[in-house]
Amino acid sequence: WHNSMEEILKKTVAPFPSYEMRDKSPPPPESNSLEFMNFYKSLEKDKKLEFLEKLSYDFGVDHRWASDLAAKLLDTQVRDVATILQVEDRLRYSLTPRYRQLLTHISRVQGGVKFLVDLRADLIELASSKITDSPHMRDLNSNLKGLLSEWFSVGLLRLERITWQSPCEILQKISQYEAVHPVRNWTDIKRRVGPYRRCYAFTHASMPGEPLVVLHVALTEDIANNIQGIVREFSTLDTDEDVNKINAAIFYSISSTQAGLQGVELGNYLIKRVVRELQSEFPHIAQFSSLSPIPGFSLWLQGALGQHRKEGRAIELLSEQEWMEVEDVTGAAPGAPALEALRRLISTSEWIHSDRLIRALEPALMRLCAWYLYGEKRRGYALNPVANFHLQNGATMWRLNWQADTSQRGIASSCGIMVNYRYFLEETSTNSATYLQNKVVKASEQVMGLVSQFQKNSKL
Ligand SMILES: CC(C)(COP(=O)(O)OP(=O)(O)O)[C@@H](O)C(=O)NCCC(N)=O
Repeated sequence: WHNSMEEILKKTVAPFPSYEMRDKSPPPPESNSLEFMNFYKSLEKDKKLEFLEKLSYDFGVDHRWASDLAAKLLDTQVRDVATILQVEDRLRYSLTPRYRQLLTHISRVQGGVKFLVDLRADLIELASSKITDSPHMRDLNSNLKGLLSEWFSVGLLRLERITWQSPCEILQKISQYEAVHPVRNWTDIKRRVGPYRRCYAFTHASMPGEPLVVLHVALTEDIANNIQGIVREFSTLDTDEDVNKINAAIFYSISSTQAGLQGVELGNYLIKRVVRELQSEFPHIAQFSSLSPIPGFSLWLQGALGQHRKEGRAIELLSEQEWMEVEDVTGAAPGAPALEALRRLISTSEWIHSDRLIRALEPALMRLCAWYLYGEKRRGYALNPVANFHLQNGATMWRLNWQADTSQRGIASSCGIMVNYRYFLEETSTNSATYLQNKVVKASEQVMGLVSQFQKNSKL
């Protein structure tokens, strides 16, 4: 088995042409690429790991060759510029991993690009499950990501609007891929593409019929503060759109469908492309915003409460007054820690059945959520992945909305709170650069107000 891997690799990974022959050697027969693809597809997961490690290690850069040329380049520092450029070009060529030629050959056969997207998905999965951390595998991944980023650049993508007239197989895929607000039945999907709604996807010629990333938009009078009004409302499906009732475009769900295209930023490009599309259809639309979930807030809150468990209550998180309300409503005896009672209420979502608790907890949960989104970081960037995504795109953390998602899932995952990331079109590129370079989060006065209330209480 071992040697059959070696054989396949030796046979299908074309030898690296010499520098002089680099543009003169014909590509290997397509059958080589097809044989490589079929062999790889036949492997089990653990064999794929072994195979990819071999490919990345034995068919990467010829380090000896590269270092000889690097030394030579140092010698030429005193030579004329033409010689220096010549040696630099040789060095550059020697730093191309041998398998890179294989990847470009595979991309040219039928189904080759899709094969490479799926192969990168395997690489990402292997890396994230810490099964391997070899530098050669990381090199293979970044080389492949580089190629995919070129092949899937915006100019080569096609924007498709999905409507009720789209082919069933596309509507079926859109429903299946919807990762944010699951589509339950035909009525759901019909509403998603009906009046006051738009659904767009990017497709690529190399993967026909495959939506790569899907964006769902609601056209509303003003910026939405509740998701049920968008995904559950029984808006009569056969009304025509009244343009005068459309002043805002709300992105309420976005999902990428190809794990192997992670890091290629398709979602960001799709949002920007759809904004342009909507501006040409509705020139007067001036408000573009997401209505986003806050996955992870409830868990984070449980952790924060847990840290103060021993004190029985945490006045950094809730004020005296708020704790007393909790004690009052839960009947927690003054001695017994109201904190435990609150933790249980949050983890069972019980609190949502008491209007008094909803009113009593709103200020506290809103300022805790503002801090979770704005203050909690991972390597300097927003801890919450959805916040990080929109902030990378240059959006502004614009408004927290209480009782925005009253579904079971919404209450359980983020205490029912949702957030609008607002796209101020003339600011997105500056905001994106400031966020990515200086890790500065652009937030509105409402959000900053809630954050400073939190900081006053907790002196964080
Ligand atoms: C939010 C999404 C679409 C961003 O994708 P994309 O713009 O391609 O970012 P990246 O994967 O290139 O970093 C993607 O991360 C996704 O599908 N997330 C799960 C569903 C969601 N919206 O959180």
